[in-house]
Amino acid sequence: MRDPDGLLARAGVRGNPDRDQHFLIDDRVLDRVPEHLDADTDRSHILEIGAGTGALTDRLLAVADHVTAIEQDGKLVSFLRQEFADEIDAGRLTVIEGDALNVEFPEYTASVSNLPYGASSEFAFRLLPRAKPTVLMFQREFAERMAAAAGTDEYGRLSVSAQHYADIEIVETVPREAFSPPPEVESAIVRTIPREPEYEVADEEFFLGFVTAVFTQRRKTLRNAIRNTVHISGIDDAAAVIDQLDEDLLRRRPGKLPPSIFAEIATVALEYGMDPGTRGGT
Ligand SMILES: C[S@@+](CC[C@H](N)C(=O)[O-])C[C@H]1O[C@@H](n2cnc3c(N)ncnc32)[C@H](O)[C@@H]1O
Repeated sequence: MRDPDGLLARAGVRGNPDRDQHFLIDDRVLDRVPEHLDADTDRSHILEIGAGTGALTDRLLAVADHVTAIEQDGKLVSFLRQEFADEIDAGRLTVIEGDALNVEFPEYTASVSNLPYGASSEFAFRLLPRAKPTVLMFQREFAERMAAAAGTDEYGRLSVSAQHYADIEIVETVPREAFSPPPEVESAIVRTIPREPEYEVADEEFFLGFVTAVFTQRRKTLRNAIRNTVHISGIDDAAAVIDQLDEDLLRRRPGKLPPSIFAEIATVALEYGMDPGTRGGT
């Protein structure tokens, strides 16, 4: 495997935190990242977002048939194309220069990435709806919110929306010193395994918008959270929705409710809370 310090030296770069550049330099962490993929994962085409100097790309090439690496920084892209010329010539690596929030993704089978933390949420929600397994590095606090269970302090909109698409598990926490330059906070590696949620929603966009709305009032009762957030949820008649719900449920706080309950309430809200003209959409 390529030595991460050697890659940094050959690339002649120093990570720029303003561009989300924190390069992984701990060999043991780098070697473990691909191993966090679930055993059943199809490794025929791995997508890497933010390839940097290619330390992780190198480990991915060892386990995948093909890797597509997207990198925004032109200098790093030139370096990757030179450093990995043999793998590119052999048709095993494609390097794409561009903003991974906008470039079209290839038909990949799994994504393994040490993501640019500045756009963690945008990247998570570009990847999760595609229903492919992922192993992704985030800031630890963000990872904990993604994986949190109902009733914990970390549980919120991010937990419900992410767990709508996949089982989410923190598989490793990573200290600041594993990176150059070290980020300000600890990191964590998250594994996501796509699956259908255990509940049904009639309108996914409305469900996710409803969850966003009520979690702006996570410490209020559900009754007040529904009432106070109609400008976000798009519910036309909050009173009609509240009328349909159990008194016990209305007294609970959003932070204590599992995703399946939000799905049930969103279904009630669509049926009873929308003017006929807007019913079925937000
Ligand atoms: C945290 S570093 C990880 C680098 C490398 N994968 C590693 O583990 O050492 C994130 C990388 O993403 C790149 N990057 C930042 N924003 C990006 C974007 N919007 N699209 C693609 N790459 C981006 C940065 O230039 C940087 O190389």
